[in-house]
Amino acid sequence: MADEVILLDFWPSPFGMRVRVALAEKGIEYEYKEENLSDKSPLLLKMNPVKKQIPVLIHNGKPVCESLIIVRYIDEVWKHKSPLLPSDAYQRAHAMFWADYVDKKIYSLARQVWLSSGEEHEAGKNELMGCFKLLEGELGDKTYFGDDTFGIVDVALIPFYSWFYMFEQCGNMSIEAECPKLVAWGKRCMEKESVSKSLPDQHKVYDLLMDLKKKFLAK
Ligand SMILES: N[C@@H](CCC(=O)N[C@@H](CSO)C(=O)NCC(=O)O)C(=O)O
Repeated sequence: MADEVILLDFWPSPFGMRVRVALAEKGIEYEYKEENLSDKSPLLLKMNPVKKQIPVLIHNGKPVCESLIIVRYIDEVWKHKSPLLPSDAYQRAHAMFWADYVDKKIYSLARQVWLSSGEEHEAGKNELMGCFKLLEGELGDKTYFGDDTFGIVDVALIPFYSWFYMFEQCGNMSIEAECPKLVAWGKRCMEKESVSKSLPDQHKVYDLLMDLKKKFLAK
């Protein structure tokens, strides 16, 4: 029986994008179900009762939650192509360190740049740029964070490339001026079909995030 794969997602979510990229890297066909996070579907509430968040991958009726856990699950189940984690234990640990760093730092700072103002905004913007500079140092002159292989660190971070225009507009900053190698990496990743078909246009993301900001601040 062919695998039934369903992805519960929300198009501007960097976490959902991670899973879209991983599924595309592996060439896995799946059913995409867009969630309205203001009116979550019974399926989402049933499949992720603890966090009630997207993304959720439903594989033959069984839910997998948390984007990086889903990416690792995809890599372990569909081993036939495009490994996302190194086979060497130490290299795998190194990759997971940086994927975890991205996971713990970037989104919370992204929200700070996106939604806050004044000193909190300035602090978020400066700390975010500091993280990008640290990541640029880790990348160095490699093609990808996984060296010649597009791997889990690349998958973890590339979704935020679609938020770069928002960062630059809200933060009044140039990521390219401060982190040219990171921006070049983003452009390189966007040349991969698995990435370009999974990430929305930066301006579309910006327009939606500005819309949502008005709603958040109006509450
Ligand atoms: N650690 C998780 C974060 C998912 C998440 O924040 N999902 C958001 C949408 S994207 O910002 C979400 O589902 N929010 C709805 C809610 O929190 O109620 C992961 O990596 O999958």
